[in-house]
Amino acid sequence: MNALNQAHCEACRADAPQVSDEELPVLIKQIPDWNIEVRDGVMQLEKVFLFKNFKFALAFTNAVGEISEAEGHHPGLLTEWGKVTVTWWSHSIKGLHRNDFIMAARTDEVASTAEGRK
Ligand SMILES: C[C@H](O)[C@H](O)[C@H]1CNC2=NC(N)=NC(=O)C2=N1
Repeated sequence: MNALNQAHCEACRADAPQVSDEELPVLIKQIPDWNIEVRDGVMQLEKVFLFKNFKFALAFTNAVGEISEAEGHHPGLLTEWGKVTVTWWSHSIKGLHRNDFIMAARTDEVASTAEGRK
């Protein structure tokens, strides 16, 4: 199976299974700096990226937006001065799908070449 950061999302079907209890630890190990949050019963992946100012934070936000549009799978993005909080979950299944781990890994790829990281 492809490494997460080389993989692509599958269509978000409402009847798709959430990541199982057995898969979760295997997948989270592949995106080590991401946190698991649960909000209103919905499990999510979240990570904060720091930048030197708002301009760099906004550029990173837009770069993540580009890969999201390309994959048809979209994050929560909170863009602040010097900081972007990225949150991935699958709205259609109100939880985590392998797509979310793929996109977290792809987000790290975008961050690895983003300008103005702190
Ligand atoms: C119609 C459209 O493709 C769907 O609503 C997509 C859009 N992007 C999405 N993004 C996320 N994170 N979860 C979804 O269920 C989802 N569904």
